Amino acid sequence: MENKKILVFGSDHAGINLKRTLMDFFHPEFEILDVGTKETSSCDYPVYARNLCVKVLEHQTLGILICGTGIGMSITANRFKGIRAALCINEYMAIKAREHNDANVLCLGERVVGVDLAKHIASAFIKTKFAGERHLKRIELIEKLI
Ligand SMILES: O=C(CO)[C@H](O)[C@H](O)[C@H](O)COP(=O)(O)O
Repeated sequence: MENKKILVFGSDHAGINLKRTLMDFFHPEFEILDVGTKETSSCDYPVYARNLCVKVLEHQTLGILICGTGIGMSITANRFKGIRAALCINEYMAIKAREHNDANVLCLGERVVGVDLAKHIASAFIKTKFAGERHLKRIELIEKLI
């Protein structure tokens, strides 16, 4: 039997509804790993950004982080060596985040994008491959900074 690709999801309270919708959308095509939060009560996004980054690095896979704007999640996730988190508000950004930046974490804002748009952004992010070539050297330069 073919192993399914793991997709890691994390959110705070402000992103939990969109996270649940996207997890349902991508299941059962992918194996879904939810690092929390699992409750709608107010919580702190850095905790879940950290949990997700650990899992993305461990499984060498892609992750999706959702908070109200996606900003707090992206600021936090980009503190982790090996994580390239991209806050995207349209499909074009998601495609370029993968092709040019080899982003491994997509950040979304539940209070910013609607459900249909979020599905399109996440799908584009997941299916697009890193283009390599001239972009590889630029990724290596980023990695030397931290
Ligand atoms: O970090 C953020 C803002 O850039 C996230 O959107 C958080 O989800 C947001 O700050 C949470 O706000 P709340 O008023 O505590 O619900």
